[in-house]
Amino acid sequence: MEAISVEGVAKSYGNVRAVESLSLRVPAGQVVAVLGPNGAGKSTTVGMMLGLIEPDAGRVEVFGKTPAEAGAAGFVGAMLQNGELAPNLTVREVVGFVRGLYPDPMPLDEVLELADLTDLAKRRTGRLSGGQAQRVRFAMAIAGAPKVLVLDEPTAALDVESRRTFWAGMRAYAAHGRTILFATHHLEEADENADRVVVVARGRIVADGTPAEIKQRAGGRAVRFTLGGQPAAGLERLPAVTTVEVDGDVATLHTADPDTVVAALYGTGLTVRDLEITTPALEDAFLSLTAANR
Ligand SMILES: Nc1ncnc2c1ncn2[C@@H]1O[C@H](COP(=O)(O)OP(=O)(O)OP(=O)(O)O)[C@@H](O)[C@H]1O
Repeated sequence: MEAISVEGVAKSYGNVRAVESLSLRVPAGQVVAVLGPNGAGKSTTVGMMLGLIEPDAGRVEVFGKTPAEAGAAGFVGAMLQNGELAPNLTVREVVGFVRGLYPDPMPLDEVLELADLTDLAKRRTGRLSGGQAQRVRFAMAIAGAPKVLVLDEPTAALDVESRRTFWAGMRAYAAHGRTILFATHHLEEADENADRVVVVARGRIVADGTPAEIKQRAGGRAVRFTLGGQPAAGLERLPAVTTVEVDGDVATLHTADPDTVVAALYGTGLTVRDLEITTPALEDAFLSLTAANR
């Protein structure tokens, strides 16, 4: 069963085309990162999935229902970029209140535990740090035990330690077969926490695959070694080599097929020292994917 189905949605603000004919199907149980630079259209897409923004064209379904129906049925939990917390209520009261709105919520203590709020349960929300408040927003999003969780840049403004805690809670929630879609421009977060990465640029999907596939699609690999004074001439003619860079005494051969390159390299009679095969970081992959669609 498809958890989220987005078919050809588009949204413009005046003459700004925020989202252009975007389609995406998310099977139940998948954790999807929607990755893109600022202004790519991530928040607008998330808003349409939640029924908060009406698309100009196309349609969105969540477990076969409109976003509004799915929300009313308690299927969807959301964590948006902003969201006021009632400052005079305690963490337990706020999360308990939201929990009470859902037909079949999670036990309150379990919610607080997953969001790492057990020790802060009696604290008024007005007295929380930014990171702690963000954890309360996460608790509110999961309190109703929704089948689908939609998070818009959930770790914006969190420090490294708070991020780690947050993602541990998210993964624990996902482990029960729930569907999660989160928007981010943190590449490493997409890599570490998602089964699938959908790269969005200028309102369109420019790549869609596992983190490993995205990396591979964007630039292949590099075979690097130390020349030790030997000439680099002719390396560009080896099989499977696309380009060669020589920096000082280090040669870098770019390729989609490092095994063939390494075998050919040993056939040249060169002395190959400090051999290294590298995969581009997700960051490089992401930059080259979004730049290619400019
Ligand atoms: N309410 C609005 N009115 C006018 N333009 C808007 C509005 N909301 C978004 N936009 C524009 O639509 C485009 C997409 O914005 P959106 O917020 O969806 O991108 P995003 O990928 O979420 O960006 P960020 O990572 O900065 O949050 C941007 O050019 C933005 O300026």
